[in-house]
Amino acid sequence: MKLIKLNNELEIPVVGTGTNTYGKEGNAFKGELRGDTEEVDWAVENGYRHFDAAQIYANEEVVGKGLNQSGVKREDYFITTKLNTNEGYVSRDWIDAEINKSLEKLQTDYIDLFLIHFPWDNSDEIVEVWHVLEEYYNRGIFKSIGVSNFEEKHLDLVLQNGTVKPAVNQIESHVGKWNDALIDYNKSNDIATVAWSPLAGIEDDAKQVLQEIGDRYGKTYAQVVLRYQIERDVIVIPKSHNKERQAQSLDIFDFELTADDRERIAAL
Ligand SMILES: NC(=O)C1=CN([C@@H]2O[C@H](COP(=O)(O)OP(=O)(O)OC[C@H]3O[C@@H](n4cnc5c(N)ncnc54)[C@H](OP(=O)(O)O)[C@@H]3O)[C@@H](O)[C@H]2O)C=CC1
Repeated sequence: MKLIKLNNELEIPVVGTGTNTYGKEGNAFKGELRGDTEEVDWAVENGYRHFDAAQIYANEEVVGKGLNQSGVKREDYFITTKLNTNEGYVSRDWIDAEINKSLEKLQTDYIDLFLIHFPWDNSDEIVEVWHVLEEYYNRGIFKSIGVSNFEEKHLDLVLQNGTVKPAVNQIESHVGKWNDALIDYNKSNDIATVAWSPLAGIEDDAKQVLQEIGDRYGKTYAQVVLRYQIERDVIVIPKSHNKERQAQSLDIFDFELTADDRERIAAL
């Protein structure tokens, strides 16, 4: 597995598994929890060691249970989770309580990467929350901290007012919306990009081009897209409710795209 060094030297596996619907009825984002850990178990068996969780997915306990019973040592897997800021900022007590709940549900005493899930419309509050994350980082409870869905103006806020630089900005990036300008902005600030929904937005004509490229390497259209992202140092977190497809998304380390392939993919 290829690892990328974040700006604080912590290493993150360049392919992780998304988890937003794992362990849920009907594979639905808002589905009830089923109580089993099937998709997390497959991910561990398939070799995933990077798990992208979030409070808002309401299934951190599924991820925590699966990992805890997997037999893989804690230091051998990487967990991301995210503070649910969908409603903005509530209070300092609220943040502490939410963090404690995440630690408990994920059955761990530290988080490898902790993110602010969404920016909101109050700069002072965003900075205040960032300072709380810095505090947990300095105490070693978070091994790295970052943000998600932040645009340039939000990044500038934390870059200008924080003492710790965000290690990651997790943003939407896929065939339907590459988000190249923001990826470049992250890079120019030494912030790694994690692409969410990396397999979204692939219409039939794009699929055809990608599969044509994949055929030359014995790979699927999805593997070509993921390979394109990691070749430009974008970390990907695909998820699948199918064990074979989940395995395929990790099987992208034995081929290399040509400059011509990359140009065709970038133009999709
Ligand atoms: N920070 C944020 O705001 C957000 C973060 N995320 C994170 O990103 C993760 C991934 O995004 P998500 O929206 O779940 O979707 P993905 O882009 O990972 O996947 C989309 C669909 O592609 C299919 N798929 C997966 N692997 C393959 C494959 N190898 N070949 C063909 N098809 C495949 C899956 O269907 P099937 O199950 O049938 O295989 C899946 O439903 C989330 O789980 C979450 O952790 C997502 C959205 C927002």
